[in-house]
Amino acid sequence: MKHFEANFDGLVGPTHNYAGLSFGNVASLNNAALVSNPKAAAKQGLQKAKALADLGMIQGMLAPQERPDLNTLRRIGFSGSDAQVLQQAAKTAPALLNACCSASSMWTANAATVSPSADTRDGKLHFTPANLVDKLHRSIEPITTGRILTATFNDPHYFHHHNHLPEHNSFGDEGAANHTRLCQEYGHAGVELFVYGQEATNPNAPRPQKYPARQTLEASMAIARLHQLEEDNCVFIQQNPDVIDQGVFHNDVIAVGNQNVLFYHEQAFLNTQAKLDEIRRKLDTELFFIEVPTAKVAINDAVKSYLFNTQIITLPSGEMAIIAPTDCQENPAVYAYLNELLTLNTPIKQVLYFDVKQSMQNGGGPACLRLRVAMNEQEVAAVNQHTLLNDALFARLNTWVDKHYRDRLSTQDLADPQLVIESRTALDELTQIMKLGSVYPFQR
Ligand SMILES: N=C(N)NCCC[C@H](NC(=O)CCC(=O)O)C(=O)O
Repeated sequence: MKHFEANFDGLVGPTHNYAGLSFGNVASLNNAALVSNPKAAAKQGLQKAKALADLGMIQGMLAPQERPDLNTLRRIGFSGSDAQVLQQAAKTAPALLNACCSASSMWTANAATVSPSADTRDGKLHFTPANLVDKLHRSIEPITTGRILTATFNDPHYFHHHNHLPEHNSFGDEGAANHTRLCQEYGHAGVELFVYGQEATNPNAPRPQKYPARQTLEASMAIARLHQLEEDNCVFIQQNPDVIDQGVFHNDVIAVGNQNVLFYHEQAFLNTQAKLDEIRRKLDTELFFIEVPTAKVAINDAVKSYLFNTQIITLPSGEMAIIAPTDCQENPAVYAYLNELLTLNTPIKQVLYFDVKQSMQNGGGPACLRLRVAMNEQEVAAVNQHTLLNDALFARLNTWVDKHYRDRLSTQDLADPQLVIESRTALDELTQIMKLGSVYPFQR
């Protein structure tokens, strides 16, 4: 049977804005209060996704969330009509209103952790939505994320959906952004790498001093248990706390893997050599560990350019390509490194650049925008086919964006009751286009 690695990209929602909500994410803080362009953001994301589909990759789309999140605003005591709720929140608690309006579900690398059926004891594909407890604006995502994932991967014969982990810092979980899978072929059992920022229940363990470690070892281990993974198929690695303090808020800002390639920065992990040895012991195949030295790319350049927030994909030809943001071309050290990489004897043979600046300005590169799902042919056939990107869906979604999205949005606009109406009208139509059923609170 054939096996593939599909990418499911988050469709950027109509409220995409810059509110500076993510402490520890340098781009989010630096671009706070910039005026956004939701229409351009959604189209940049669609262009990247379509380019991958055109390369012969299986490419899906995941629907965005309902924002403004009026349910949460009501739950915390704002009342009256929708317009009154927004107006009161804007006046007395603008930071809470901003948190309830973020389009952050676009970064589907944080939607869930996914384990393919080749790795799991019951032979099903497992999904656990990330609880995202470290950030208020993201902690309100997992319930709807679970519904969207279930509507997308909607056959219980093949797909096993779990609840998100308990909503407590001990179980801080950011999903696939801190999870990479190495394997020989996608359909063979692989080794799942769980990268965590801190051990919540061990006060003596290393942890960052300045910025939060969003992922805990406890969460990663819980996911491995839920997903029925064997110990021999898992490696738990601690992220270097010093790089978290320099703005590396997820592992996918400092490392990325695909099949037998692990591409990472020299300073990405703690106990790097011991962990690489453990991977070698657990995965009996030729492995390419591509370590980028600080002398060639400083942490600051990696964070600014998102060199490691690239997607490494295996093209139908068997060669690998890197999908990079144009920001990597604009950074001389990083661009030089990527050109050099192509001359090294690794499976990576080309680099393709995409402009995803609307997302980058909130700290989300190409890899943040996608959730990887390794699947066999039967599993691909069992996916809700209306979520898979082809020429028709691409055209339809572009028309949909043109019809419903604004081309400028400031944080002041978030209290505009018209935005609620626009967003709900758009999402209602989208659930029909993608045949998702009633996944949104306003539809239930
Ligand atoms: N690396 C991965 N996988 N994902 C990137 C997530 C970016 C997101 N930014 C934000 O949520 C900013 C929103 C704002 O400030 O308006 C975050 O920090 O959680």
